[in-house]
Amino acid sequence: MHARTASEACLQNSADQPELAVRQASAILSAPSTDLPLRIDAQHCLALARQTLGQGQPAIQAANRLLAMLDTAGKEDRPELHQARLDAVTILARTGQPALIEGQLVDIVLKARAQQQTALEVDALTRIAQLIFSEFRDDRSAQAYLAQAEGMARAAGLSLRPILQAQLPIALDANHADTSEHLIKQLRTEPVADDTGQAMNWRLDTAQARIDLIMQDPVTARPLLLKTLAAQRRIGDLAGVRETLLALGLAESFLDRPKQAREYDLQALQLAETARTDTITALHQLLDVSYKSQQRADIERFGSRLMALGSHARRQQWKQSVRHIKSRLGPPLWAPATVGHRTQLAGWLHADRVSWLTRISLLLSCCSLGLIWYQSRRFRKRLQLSTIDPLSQLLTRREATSRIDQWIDSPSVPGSAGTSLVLLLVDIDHFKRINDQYGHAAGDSVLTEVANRLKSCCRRTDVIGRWGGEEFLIALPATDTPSTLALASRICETISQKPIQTPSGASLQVTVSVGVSYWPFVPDNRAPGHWQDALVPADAALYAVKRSGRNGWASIRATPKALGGNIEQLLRDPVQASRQGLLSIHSVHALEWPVATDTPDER
Ligand SMILES: Nc1nc2c(ncn2[C@@H]2O[C@H](COP(=O)(O)OP(=O)(O)OP(=O)(O)O)[C@@H](O)[C@H]2O)c(=O)[nH]1
Repeated sequence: MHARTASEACLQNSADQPELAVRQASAILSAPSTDLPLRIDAQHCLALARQTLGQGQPAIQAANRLLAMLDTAGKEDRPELHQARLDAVTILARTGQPALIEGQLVDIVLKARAQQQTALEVDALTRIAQLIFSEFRDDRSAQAYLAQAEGMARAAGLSLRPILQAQLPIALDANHADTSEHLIKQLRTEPVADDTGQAMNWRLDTAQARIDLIMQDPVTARPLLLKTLAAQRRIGDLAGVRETLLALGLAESFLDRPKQAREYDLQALQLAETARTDTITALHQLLDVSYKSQQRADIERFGSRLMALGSHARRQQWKQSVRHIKSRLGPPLWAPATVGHRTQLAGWLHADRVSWLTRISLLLSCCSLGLIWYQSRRFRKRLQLSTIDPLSQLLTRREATSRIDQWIDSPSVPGSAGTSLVLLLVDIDHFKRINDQYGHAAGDSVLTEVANRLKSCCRRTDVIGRWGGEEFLIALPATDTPSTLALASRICETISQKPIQTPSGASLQVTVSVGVSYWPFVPDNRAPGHWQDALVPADAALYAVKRSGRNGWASIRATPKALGGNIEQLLRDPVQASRQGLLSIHSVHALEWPVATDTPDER
């Protein structure tokens, strides 16, 4: 076969017949007289095929070699070379190197933009979004870039398939059943190449079953998932197998079969590790079942790995990179629209057909818009005073309450709590002593810094309010237990790890205690009561941490067994209730609960 034809065939085979593609690529690469462009194509094919085969390390090596070859190729401007660079960088960025996305992928977007290669720009934006989500879980930025890519793809008449495919895991992860359903429907109608159609249909079946799980219906989901898993194993779709194993793990966990859940999750983790991609989800699920089955060794094993992945340093590194990406690409969503409109407007203004009258009325409209903007800014400032606490710059108690009420009332608002909520009460330890020893100004600066550090631990969608003097409330929309506990422990760590400097130069070691509770307090309770009822157990948990040495967290939730029981009664003797399997309590401390006659004032 002619060398060029061979390399083209090899690239085509990399998705559906990866083993054959590896053999073809190796043959081309080992032929002594092959020229550089053909070697690049073959190396490109090799990297993609190894990735499809889930061979993480060899795929990374191939991608590195490909990048080196592309650098040697220099300024050659063939579209295939851009595509090859894009694939190489995507494979490498999966190894958790935000700098690669920030540098190389953003460069490709900017270059594509300058050369008006819309397809390439859309492709690169989609991959940036996918990586930001899978490696850093910043769903907001990811969604914004996907929306931008979607707008461009629609305008240029390009296929929406890759963008919809990237949107689906984000919607599923956020438990948005309607959006996921809509995406699956769209994806089923989008045209697809015959050879990848089969794998795609099975993946959509897995997504469909995930929706059943969101709707708390593991009984329907399980058989569908088992059928899908068998099919995916048959056709060798390893990424699909990984997704389905994770969904099966969830289903088994919902069915209260932690052993089977652990088995599926472990298999998924193994595949994720070999492919060097997205181990976070598998670890989350494993930690969750470990908590359920109270396997201490597992909790430590998976918890510490998850902590390392979500460590403060790693989060900061990603946050900084996403900030750089945004500053180089312009804010997502609006960037292309603004640029497009600006050029259109400039052209329109220069056109001779625009009369002076039109220009003057345009000017007047701009002036009135400016006036409206100025007035609304003043109004916003006044409104801010009643919604933002001036010292901590967090929401006031009233505003935090009203935002959470809104979440509950309008579950369709993106990022809203809908039907479940996590509440964290955070209280500064021995704050009175700080005031007494260093003065109120020092106390105030501690409050401000603690508030800043709390903000750095949370997402923008979370509600953080100053609940009382030195007490803060954090509310998270529908969040699973492992992530919640990881957040509680991150908060304690972030506050205590660095002393706080006061204006007078004192350096204070400050700690906090955190009480965590959930609403509905009893899972699946169809009459969950008011969300503020869940503050009572959160306060009890906080109180227990204070009694047990402070600087730590405790979380408390009723189990489904407690449905219909008297919660107040349970909270009077949490130790007994937990022994009876009616309360589920997690903590870093060996908790000391008050005896029933104690009053909270002893704190
Ligand atoms: N500087 C300053 N102090 C405040 C503010 N609001 C409340 N406080 C003080 O916060 C202190 C709270 O003390 P306590 O409730 O006894 O609790 P604590 O000393 O933190 O002890 P534990 O919570 O048991 O660890 C009181 O001395 C209040 O005067 C504020 O805005 N600024």
